[in-house]
Amino acid sequence: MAEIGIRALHKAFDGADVLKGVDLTIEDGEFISLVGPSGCGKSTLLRIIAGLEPQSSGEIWIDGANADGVRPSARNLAMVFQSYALYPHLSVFDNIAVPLRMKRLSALERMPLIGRLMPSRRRAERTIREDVERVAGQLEISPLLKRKPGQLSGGQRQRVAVGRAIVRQPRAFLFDEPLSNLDAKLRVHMRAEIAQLHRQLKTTFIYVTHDQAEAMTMSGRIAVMIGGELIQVGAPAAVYDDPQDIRVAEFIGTPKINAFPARVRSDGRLEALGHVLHATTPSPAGECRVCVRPERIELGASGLLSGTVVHLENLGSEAFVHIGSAGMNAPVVARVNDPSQLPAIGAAISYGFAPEAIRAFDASGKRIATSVPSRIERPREMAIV
Ligand SMILES: Nc1ncnc2c1ncn2[C@@H]1O[C@H](COP(=O)(O)OP(=O)(O)OP(=O)(O)O)[C@@H](O)[C@H]1O
Repeated sequence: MAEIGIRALHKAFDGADVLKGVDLTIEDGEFISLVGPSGCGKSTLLRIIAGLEPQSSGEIWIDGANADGVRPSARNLAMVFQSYALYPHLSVFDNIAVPLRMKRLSALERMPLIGRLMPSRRRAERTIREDVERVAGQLEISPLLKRKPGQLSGGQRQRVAVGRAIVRQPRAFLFDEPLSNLDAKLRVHMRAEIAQLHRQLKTTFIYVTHDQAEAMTMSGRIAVMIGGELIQVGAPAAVYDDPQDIRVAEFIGTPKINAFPARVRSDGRLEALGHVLHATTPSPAGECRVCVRPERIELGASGLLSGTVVHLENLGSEAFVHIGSAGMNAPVVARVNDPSQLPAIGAAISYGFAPEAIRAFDASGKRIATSVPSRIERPREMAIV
């Protein structure tokens, strides 16, 4: 078990800043995901925690001790990679046993011929066998122990890689995009397995992914990284519902949040696409963005905004209607819970949204407060009616 502290961490490669002052405390036993677009510095941060990469400045603390100068093996953190990093010539059993043999056998005991004759090696091998079999049972890969990695499916290989990490009983697990080589269905299955594993082990999990759905569904907290900075850290639902930066609002959630070009009027009212909204802000007058999640867009005759249906995505249990609207760079996306009620492509359509659904951001992308003036009577709960 480990609490991990990241303090004012900077990293530059060849003069290019990749991490620009990251501060984060990862609680003992928590499951946190570092999520962000490709190239934002997530893997670099994980490698620095593991001790595989030196930082340019700043500190890593593991269980209250500064990790500076502590070798990766002495940090006792287990890393699980996207590539699995299994030894192809070794059986599943031997792959899982590798870290235990490195730890429990002396160099002499590890020698193929002499080692085999040593009673101490035979004793150590017995405990190694017990540990490997226990972990294999836990991960339901016991029938695969004699196979080579080349004879396994992607999901099975991933489980072996996880097994090799678990067997060492590390203080924390560092996962670097471990599911990206798997097909979509298996990825969803493995998400549930990894979350279940965390509940079982109760060890600190740090999980790097560019897949926001993966981060949202598995972890207790997500840390959104963009351009080498931690932009927002919090429970998945809080980050989704209460994004503090438009980059977070746009990165988290599929389909993407709708962003309407808007402005704050001098009387504090918000205006989007030329329509005055039933929402006010204390922010100064000027350009802004009004964002609304697809599930909060309401289709219907009472909506004042209008457009044309340009695309439909029917997923069976729900559907998304894409609406081309004047003044918008991208179609507005609305979620429809009953796909039997879909409009036709090409149909003219009206839409709106409740003022409570608005998340507004100033010109620099920072969230601005909004409220719904009580004196305004709204016939329906729509911001635009
Ligand atoms: N050893 C290196 N030398 C030079 N530049 C590097 C090195 N490692 C990473 N970078 C650069 O640092 C930046 C961040 O890389 P990093 O792998 O941490 O990103 P990431 O967020 O994990 O991306 P991805 O999801 O694509 O893996 C990238 O621009 C990358 O090209």
